[in-house]
Amino acid sequence: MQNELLTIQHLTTSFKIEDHYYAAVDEVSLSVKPNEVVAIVGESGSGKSALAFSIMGLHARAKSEGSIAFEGYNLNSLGPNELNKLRGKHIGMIFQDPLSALNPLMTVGDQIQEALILHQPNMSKKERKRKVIELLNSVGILQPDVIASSYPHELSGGMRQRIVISIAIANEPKLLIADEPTTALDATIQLQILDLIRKLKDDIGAGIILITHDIGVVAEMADRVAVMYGGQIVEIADIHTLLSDPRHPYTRSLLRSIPSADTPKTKLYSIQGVVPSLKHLPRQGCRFRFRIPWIGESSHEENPQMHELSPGHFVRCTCYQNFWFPGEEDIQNGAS
Ligand SMILES: Nc1ncnc2c1ncn2[C@@H]1O[C@H](COP(=O)(O)OP(=O)(O)OP(=O)(O)O)[C@@H](O)[C@H]1O
Repeated sequence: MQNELLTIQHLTTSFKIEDHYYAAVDEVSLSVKPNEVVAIVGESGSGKSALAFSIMGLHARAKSEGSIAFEGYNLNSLGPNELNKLRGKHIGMIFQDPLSALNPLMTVGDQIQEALILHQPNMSKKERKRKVIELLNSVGILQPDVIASSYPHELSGGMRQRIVISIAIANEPKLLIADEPTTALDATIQLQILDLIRKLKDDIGAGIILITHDIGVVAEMADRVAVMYGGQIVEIADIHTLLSDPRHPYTRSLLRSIPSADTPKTKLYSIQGVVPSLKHLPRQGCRFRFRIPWIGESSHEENPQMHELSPGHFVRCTCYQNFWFPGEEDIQNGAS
């Protein structure tokens, strides 16, 4: 079996609101192998970004517990200087908004060079310039010389995201964390960027954590999928299992709420209610139960655990056993 690249165990990240800490990431355990894409999905507010930022140690004012094992280090116990050395070298990041990730006052070529200087200080100036062109070529930029001397505002959103990706991979990271990397881009560019991330995975063998709320992106890209709700992973499985045999009511609801060519729009499912705010998130019992009120309380566990249904396929809470969609009572009754 291939060794894990990243092993997260019982990670809990809490933010202080007024006088109390509230966990936005709650006892999350997850691993990523080299050359594996693990997608994290869930609605807005389910804790996906908080998880990504926790791995990177970018939540300065949050309280973080649990362990994040990477390359022999526990990232959760490293100081800012040690983390800085790993970030950008062994761990690359791609965020949703490329404009805010780039410095508006520097040419993009200089920004790529900066990433190289920081982590490969012995590289000669000539070699660095050559590397910048090579990186721009590898992210599909056609006139790398011209683009290298451009400022971020002179480039389109898709081009800027390519620049961010070239910075993220400049030092050939072993782990790449991509948080909604294509959300801000139009559909054609989105596909190109996804192709690019896939190609990078193959070229440098990096493990990738891909955060998205777009199940279509997940289907295209992921090897494994973790579904998050209320700061917890509620289901995790390989992509084939998750799409063909989803079990948790939340996963099933998410999958049912996406349009597909063979589902008329009128049949689209809408999940009742919204993800509660961090302060008002129920911490006792199944966190999703308020959004499926037609499922009896007795179906839920008091303290929902992860159940392994088949190797690598875990589901939280027992409510999956009795779940049905409104309007499908007959099927449910017939099946029982
Ligand atoms: N710095 C913070 N201080 C207080 N609460 C926060 C902070 N960052 C995130 N939260 C809260 O933590 C919860 C999880 O937020 P997070 O951004 O991780 O969700 P998400 O799933 O990534 O959503 P989105 O898809 O919109 O980015 C939300 O309730 C959010 O309001």
